[in-house]
Amino acid sequence: MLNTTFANAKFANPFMNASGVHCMTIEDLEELKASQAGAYITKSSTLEKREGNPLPRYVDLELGSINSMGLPNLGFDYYLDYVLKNQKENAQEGPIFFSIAGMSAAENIAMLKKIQESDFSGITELNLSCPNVPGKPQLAYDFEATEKLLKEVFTFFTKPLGVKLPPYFDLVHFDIMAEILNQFPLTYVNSVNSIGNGLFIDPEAESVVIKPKDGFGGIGGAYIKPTALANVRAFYTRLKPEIQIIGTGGIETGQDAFEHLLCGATMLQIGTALHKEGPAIFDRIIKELEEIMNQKGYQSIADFHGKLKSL
Ligand SMILES: O=C(O)c1[nH]c(=O)[nH]c(=O)c1I
Repeated sequence: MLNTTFANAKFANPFMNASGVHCMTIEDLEELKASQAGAYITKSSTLEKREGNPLPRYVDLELGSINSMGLPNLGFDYYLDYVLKNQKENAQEGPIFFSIAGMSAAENIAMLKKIQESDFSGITELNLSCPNVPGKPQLAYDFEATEKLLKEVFTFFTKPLGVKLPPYFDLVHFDIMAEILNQFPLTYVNSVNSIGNGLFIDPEAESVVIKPKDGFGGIGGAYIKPTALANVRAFYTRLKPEIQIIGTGGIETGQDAFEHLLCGATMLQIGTALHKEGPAIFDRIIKELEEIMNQKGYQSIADFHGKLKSL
């Protein structure tokens, strides 16, 4: 009922983790593999291992989350070794997603060259939207730099590649980004990353709640669903059909998932709610989405995918 075709591969369902949540270590990744998730993705890696920002750097909130992790990860080779071992041992499983987030265009190119030359046959997610490395602006908010990087990437990279984008808030920005992205043989666009540099305050302590960046951090969860849905819909209606959409942002229930699918998402990534509930969330959300589809008389996701009505 939830069978999903994405990047010319078959998945039992559209659900997966959002990069950064429950995917830092092999233990985390193995738990996701053992869960009901249809797919899973690694923590965005840099070439070298990184400690990330000082703690506390992640807080769950009533309506979502705030984080300024600072790109902590165990280094590119750790994740490449894992995905290569995994794809050898579990050939029958669907492809795994490998996320990278270089600290510079050169570092992104270096990692993508290693992936291109490796035996990795899964899907690569180029994260252009990490908001939490002090002094490093989000690449995807620089349209020229984004176009320049993608032009260089596609002079050598031939494996399935998607880009993880930050939220945009201006229709002209959707137009500009879509025009850039439509030039390239991208497999997908993943919208959205956290809304960068929000601020959550504890009025009792009269203080911020995370240590890095004077308390400024990426906002996720229910807070960002309207923005996430808008970005999914904006790119779905602007991108060439060969570029699929992954919907990320505010997915906590089957209804949230249904809304993202209606807007045009094909795969669905869960971050904040997965952090709060753990991998068991996939069992619950699959049942909730199936229940909604039964109530509406839909046999498959194709029956309503992208069919959001205007008034
Ligand atoms: O701070 C992080 O590690 C982080 N945090 C986010 O909210 N999104 C990202 O892409 C990343 I790379």
